[in-house]
Amino acid sequence: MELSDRLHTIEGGPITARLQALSLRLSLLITNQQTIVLILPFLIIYTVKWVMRYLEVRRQAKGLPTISSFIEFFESSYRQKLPHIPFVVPVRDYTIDRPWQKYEKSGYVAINIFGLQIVSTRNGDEHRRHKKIVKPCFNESIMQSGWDKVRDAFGVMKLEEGLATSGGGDVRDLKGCMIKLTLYVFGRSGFNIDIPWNIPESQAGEEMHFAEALHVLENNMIPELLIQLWILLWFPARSLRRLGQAQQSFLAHIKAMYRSKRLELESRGESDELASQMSSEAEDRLEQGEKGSRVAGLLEREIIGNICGVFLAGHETTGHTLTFLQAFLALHPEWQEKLYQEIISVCGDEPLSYRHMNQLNLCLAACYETIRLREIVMTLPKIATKDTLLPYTRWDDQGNVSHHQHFVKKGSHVIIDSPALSLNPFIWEDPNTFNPERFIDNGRVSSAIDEFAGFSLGQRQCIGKRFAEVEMVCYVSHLIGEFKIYPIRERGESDEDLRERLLRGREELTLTPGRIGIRLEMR
Ligand code: HEM
Repeated sequence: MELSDRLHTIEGGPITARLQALSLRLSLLITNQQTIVLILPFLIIYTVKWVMRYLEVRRQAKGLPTISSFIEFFESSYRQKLPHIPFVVPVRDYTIDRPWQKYEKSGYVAINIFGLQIVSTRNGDEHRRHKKIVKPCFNESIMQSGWDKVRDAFGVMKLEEGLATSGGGDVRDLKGCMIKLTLYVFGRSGFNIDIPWNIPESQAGEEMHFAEALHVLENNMIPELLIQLWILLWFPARSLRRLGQAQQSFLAHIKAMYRSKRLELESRGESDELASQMSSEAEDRLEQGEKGSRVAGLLEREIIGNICGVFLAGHETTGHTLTFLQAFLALHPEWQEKLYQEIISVCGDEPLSYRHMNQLNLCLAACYETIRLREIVMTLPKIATKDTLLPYTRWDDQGNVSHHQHFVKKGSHVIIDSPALSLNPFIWEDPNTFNPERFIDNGRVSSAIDEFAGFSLGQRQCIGKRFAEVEMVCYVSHLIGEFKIYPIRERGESDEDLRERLLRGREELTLTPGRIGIRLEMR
């Protein structure tokens, strides 16, 4: 199975991505005029369909203030690379720094020309079938193991980054360090594999180490999704051949992990645990078109797909959030102090452990607040599975609020713009200020605020949310319990420039921090 089959949010049809794919393949084909004559009709049909779709969506959005564009520039990895062309590619209206700006300009209505809003799923039954298998993997024992592995990883980090003996030190590449940490944790708590802190680089033709393969894939998602594996492997450019090699190695590792887990369970006689593997009778029924949760279990390739999916969805998101969290804390020593007071009041002289997790409210609130201000998953693309009335709210300059509904036609592309939701000044008081306490109510932390979509909401909410929370709280409580964090300032840098640099995010598969450093000083 190819990566593009598994990444529903990307594969779901951004026009830009499809066009790129098309043009790439075309550029290989256009060798003579005959080929051009052959492909021209398809190109014309495609263009006409594209224009018709645009007009249809404009018709649907009639009456609503919108920012319109011929391409789906919400697709995050593209919009930063495009030039600003008014009406065609209004990139500047979609800045990550002021995501709310586009709604201000368009009259405070959250509607995108190529996606009217609805939270739903394309394949309800299919999704339920997968969720039934994947969800139980996130049980209490995995949470406990996640906590212990983060604590171990923190110990390794202190050794490897030279923080253990000299009363602290500089972490020059914080993002890289957090990616190593989350990979270490993921490998050990989920799959019993050792991912070394420093990953050795493989030679051409050699099988890549798991972590190296994952790293290459994540940094090259766009060509990865667009170009077939066999083309990658034969491509003259070394970087693309390496990408093909990474894809092969990654899948080989995942398959090996899966099979060794199967053998382990079988040898322990825990064949019930393998109920997730679909029976051959159920497999036949599925192949014959029986849909949905009535067919139990997953095909082997689906299980492997899920493992890949969880890996890709889980470690970078958490790693980047932790990087931004430390940047916020470095800029806000007063919050470090508040977190420290919470940590010592919760654990006293005891070492921190998983049983403290549910008392570390402010630590968890700081993670939510980081995600609110730096939404790691920037867009939540969906497709409306039925005709729906979408409720929306309109505000005017006098602060009057009125509620309306808009008809969303079945099949519409629907994109939730989570950064704009999180910074909506009509919902969040002082939205750009780092204030974890906004998530605390009666002394308890809660992310159950409708407007907080950092982990998405409803049926498709992040399945790894609790695991991510455990990882982040464990890390930050150990870090703040031992160290004070300071930003590393560049020569002559003003406070404002420092803040801007530390919190800057690049829109890639997820919102990616830059290469920033921090200084840790032992308490
Ligand atoms: C701070 C860390 C994380 C953030 C901010 C985050 C955010 C999200 C968001 C917003 C979605 C919904 C995407 C959509 O609807 O298009 C999602 C889905 C998902 N996440 Fe996470 N995530 C995080 C950590 C994790 C971890 C640690 C795992 C796994 C161990 C994970 C696994 C998944 C999976 C499998 C889905 C798809 C769920 C489904 O479609 O039912 N995530 N995540």
